[in-house]
Amino acid sequence: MDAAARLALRGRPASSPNPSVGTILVRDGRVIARGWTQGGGRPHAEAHALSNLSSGEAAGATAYVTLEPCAHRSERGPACAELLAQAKPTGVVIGILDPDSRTAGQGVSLLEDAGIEVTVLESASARESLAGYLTRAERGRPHVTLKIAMSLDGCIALADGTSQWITGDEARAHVHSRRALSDAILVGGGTWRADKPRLDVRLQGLEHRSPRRVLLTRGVAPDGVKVINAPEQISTLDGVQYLYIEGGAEVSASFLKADLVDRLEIYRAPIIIGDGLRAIGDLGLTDLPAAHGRWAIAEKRQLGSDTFTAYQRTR
Ligand SMILES: NC(=O)c1ccc[n+]([C@@H]2O[C@H](COP(=O)([O-])OP(=O)(O)OC[C@H]3O[C@@H](n4cnc5c(N)ncnc54)[C@H](OP(=O)(O)O)[C@@H]3O)[C@@H](O)[C@H]2O)c1
Ligand SMILES: [Zn+2]
Repeated sequence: MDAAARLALRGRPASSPNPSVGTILVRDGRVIARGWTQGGGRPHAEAHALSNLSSGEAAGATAYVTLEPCAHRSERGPACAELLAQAKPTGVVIGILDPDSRTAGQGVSLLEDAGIEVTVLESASARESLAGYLTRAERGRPHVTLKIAMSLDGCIALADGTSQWITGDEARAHVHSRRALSDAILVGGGTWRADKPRLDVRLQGLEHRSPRRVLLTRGVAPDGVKVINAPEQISTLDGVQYLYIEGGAEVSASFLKADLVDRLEIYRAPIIIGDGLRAIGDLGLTDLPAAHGRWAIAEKRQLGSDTFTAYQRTR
């Protein structure tokens, strides 16, 4: 299931607004087919995987699917539960059930009615790979990652606002790869005016993956940029499952205060700034114990001389 969840990453964010799902079929200990949700959301992962097999080839196999196979036919394609029922693998192992009412449990029933053994894992890796889809379904808004590039002493700029560059080439390339996995990038009016950021993906071959740009401001929209006037308005960003926030300090504080951050991605450079711009503006925190236990480390790596640490919200 972990491998299927990693495979699902290939469909992100091109599958949007559909969830990016991964499927692996295994028979006699060997992978016989793999699939993931294709651009625009079709074909679905299961259909993609089965299209690599000839008729009857799935018999005796086990299909691992990160999300419950869909039970609803559409003009754009058949229901995956029906496709699997026809292909007749011995078993289907499901990462998580689909909260979409058109499937919710009905995908499982369709498979069981066809005599297929179904196992639902409630897998953490499947859940994580579907974070954007699930946050939309469960919280009615995109999944939010807040990225901060800071000095060892927690500053994102000099006192005069200079912030280019805090981190090195590897870390900045990593940021571009994270942008390429997002549907939209957001910055605040302060950063927009100070840095005139391009907010695009400048990695060879991935230029077309530049996400939509969103500005948080109490003012008006510059050309070609979507504006929201309050953090809560992210729920109105149609088709956005993954939102990537790139600061600055006031915007970070605004989203944290509104409890709208699901993942923190911190790049820390081995430099000391001293009296600079603190990474995060005032949060009005008075209860120190309450600040504990809210973030758990999800990922850690070295990028050149910088470190990258990702934290997941715990509640
Ligand atoms: N190292 C890094 O990772 C990094 C990343 C980004 C920026 N920076 C640096 O950070 C500095 C800018 O940070 P900053 O704190 O001054 O500005 P900022 O956070 O980028 O923007 C502040 C502005 O965002 C808007 N805003 C914030 N909260 C809002 C809310 N709740 N509702 C509506 N609008 C809201 C307002 O825009 P309006 O004024 O337009 O109404 C506000 O003035 C720059 O020096 C930049 O270079 C560093
Ligand atoms: Zn499907």
